[in-house]
Amino acid sequence: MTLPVCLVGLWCVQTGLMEYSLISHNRYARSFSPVKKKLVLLGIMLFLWVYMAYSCVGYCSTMPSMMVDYRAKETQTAGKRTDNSGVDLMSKLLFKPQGWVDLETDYDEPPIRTASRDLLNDEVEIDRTEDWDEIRGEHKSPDQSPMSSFSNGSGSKKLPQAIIIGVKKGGTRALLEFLRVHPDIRAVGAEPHFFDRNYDNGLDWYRDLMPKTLEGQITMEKTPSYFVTREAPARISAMSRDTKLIVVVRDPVTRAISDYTQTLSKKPDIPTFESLTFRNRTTGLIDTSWSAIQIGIYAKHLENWLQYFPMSQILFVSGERLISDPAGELGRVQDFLGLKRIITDKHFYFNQTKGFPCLKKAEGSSKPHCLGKTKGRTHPNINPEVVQRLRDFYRPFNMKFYQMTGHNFGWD
Ligand SMILES: Nc1ncnc2c1ncn2[C@@H]1O[C@H](COP(=O)(O)OS(=O)(=O)O)[C@@H](OP(=O)(O)O)[C@H]1O
Repeated sequence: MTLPVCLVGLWCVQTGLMEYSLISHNRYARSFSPVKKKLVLLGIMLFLWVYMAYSCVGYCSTMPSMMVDYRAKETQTAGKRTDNSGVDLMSKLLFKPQGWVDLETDYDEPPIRTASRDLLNDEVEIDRTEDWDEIRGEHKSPDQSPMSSFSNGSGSKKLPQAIIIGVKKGGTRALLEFLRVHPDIRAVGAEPHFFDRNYDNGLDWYRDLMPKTLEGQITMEKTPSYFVTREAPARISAMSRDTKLIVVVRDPVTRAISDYTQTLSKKPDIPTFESLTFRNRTTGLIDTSWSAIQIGIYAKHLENWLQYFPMSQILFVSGERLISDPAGELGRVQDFLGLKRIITDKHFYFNQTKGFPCLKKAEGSSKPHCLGKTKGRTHPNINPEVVQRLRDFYRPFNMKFYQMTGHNFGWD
C-alpha cells in the first residue's frame, strides 16, 4: 500500500511542481493552457485524496491491533477472559463482573463461618481494592521487553502447577509479586477464587484465566481463602494430585489484628477488636466463630489438607521471614518448585519509608516496586491483656502446627 501511494503522491507533486515552474517562468511570456491547469489541479486533488485515504486506512488499521495487544496483555496478567468479549480492561477492573476474578483476597469461607460475626468480614462485595495497586500496576506499565512480548505471544494456557493457598494477611501478595520476577514463573495477578467461589465455572474457565506459558515454565495463582475452604483440598487434588501448595503463615495474633485492620479500613463503625475477640469478656472465652480468630488455628485447617496431600507437597513460608529475609524465603520456595535460585538478595532493597522490603525491579519493569498502601497498614493499638489472652489461646494450636510441619515459627 505504501509504495503505490508514495509513487502516486510523488508523481502528482512532481507534475504539480513542473507545472508551477512552467507557469512562473512563462508567466509573462504566454498564458497557461486551461487544460493543463485543470490537469495540475486534478493531480493535486488526487494526491490529497489518496493521502487522506491512506492516512485513514493506516489509522484505522492500528486501532484493532492496539486492542488485541492490550487484551492479550490483560489476559496474561489479570487472567481475565477477554479474547472474544470485546469488553475493555478498565471497565472490567472498575466494575466487578458477575462471578469473575476478584481483586480482593478477603473472603472467609464457610467451614468456620457463623453468620453474625462474619458479617464483619463479609468482604466479598466490598474489598475489591485490597490488591488493586499490584494488579493495576501490571496494566499501567505493560511490559515492553522483547522477552515478554515473546512469551506473551507463544505458549499455551495451563492449569496451575503451584498455588499459594493461604493464609489471608500472611504476606501472600508479597510472595507472589516476588516470585513473578523469576523467568520460569508466570502467575495470574488477581485472585481467581476458583476452588471456593467459582468452582461451578469449570476447569476450562479456570485455565483460561491463566497466562500463557512456555515449556518448563510454571503457572501459578494465589487465593488465600483456599486454606480455610473445606472443599478446596479435594477440588485441587481432583484437578491434579501433583499440585504444589504454598502457605504463607504469620503469627496468628498479628494476623488477626491485620485482618481486623483491613475490615476496619472499610467499615470504620465496627466494634473494637477487644469486644469482638471475646464471646464473654468476663469469663475471657474467645469467640472462635469470628473468622479473624478462626483462620489462625492453622493446625485445624492443615488437617483437612493432609487428607488429600502429603506434607512433602506443601511448603510453609514464614510471613515474618518474608519481611526480615525475603531472599532466604524465596530461596526455599524456588527449591520447592524445582527452579534455579534466580531470585536472590540482589533483587531486594529495604524501603525505609514503606518499612518493608521492595523489589529493585518489578516484573516487566526497570523501576523499583513496593507493594501498595493496603499492604503494611498501621495496626490499631490493642489492649495488651487481650493480646496476651489471644497468645495463650493460640499456643497449643501453634505447638501442634510446629509439630505437624516440623518447623518452629517462633510465635510463642
Ligand atoms: N514486602 C512487603 N510489603 C508489604 N507488605 C508485606 C511485605 N511482606 C509481607 N507483607 C505483609 O503482607 C501482609 C498482607 O498479606 P497478604 O498480601 O497475604 O494479604 S491479603 O490476604 O492478600 O489481603 C501485610 O499485612 P499488614 O502489615 O497487616 O498490612 C504485610 O505485613
